[in-house]
Amino acid sequence: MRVDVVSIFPEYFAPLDLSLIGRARASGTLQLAVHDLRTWTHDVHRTVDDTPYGGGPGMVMRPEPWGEALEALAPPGGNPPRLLVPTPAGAPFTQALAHELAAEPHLLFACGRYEGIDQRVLEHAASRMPVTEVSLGDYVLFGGEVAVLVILEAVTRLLPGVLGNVGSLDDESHAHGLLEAPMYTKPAVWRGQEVPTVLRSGDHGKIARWRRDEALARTVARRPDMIAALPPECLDPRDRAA
Ligand SMILES: COC(=O)c1ccnc(N)c1
Repeated sequence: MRVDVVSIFPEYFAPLDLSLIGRARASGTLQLAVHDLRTWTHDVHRTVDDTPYGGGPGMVMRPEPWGEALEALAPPGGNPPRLLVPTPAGAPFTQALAHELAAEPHLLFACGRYEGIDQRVLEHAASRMPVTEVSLGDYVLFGGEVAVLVILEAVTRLLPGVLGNVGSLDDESHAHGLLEAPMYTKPAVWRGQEVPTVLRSGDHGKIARWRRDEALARTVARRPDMIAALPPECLDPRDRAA
């Protein structure tokens, strides 16, 4: 997967050289390039923002540098990347979207700052490539850079060969519409608290049932919205009778 990121703070992405993402880059699974938006400015002050039409506080990112940057990184005529724009006004970023993005050959991230990017940039880009405005949740950040780090980590870990133990993707939170069950390791008793005996029984059927029940209970308690979204067949017949 090729990933291009455009930001006025390219140094924000130094952490991507670390750990699993660093290995994914070294192995060639992930080809990542970070670009400074100011590369596409031409004035002495390398200006990227200006005051908003209609008034109001703050500044808006100018369309010209963005237009040139997106054309340089997604040249007309080539296979267009998918443009991702992190913004509080975006569609929710979910594990399902992470899986969708992990299947894309080329992602292009535009990191907005200030009050955002002139909307015409996204409208013009949408005439040449798929554009997804995406939100991490109902809160506001200084810029899109942190959101790109989160999205890239969620997507990269789904790429083939990145996670050593692929099985760990199977039962994690949101993998099957539920939150994951609690996990334990040695010692069997810690500060007087014992690991649930079923987990030490060796009965894999009982263990699987216990974990599913715990996942269901957690999801009901913490994320009732996820229960409402569950297809009925996900609920065991015994649960449906309840
Ligand atoms: C500037 O970007 C944001 O403030 C942002 C991006 C993605 N998700 C959010 N909840 C906020």
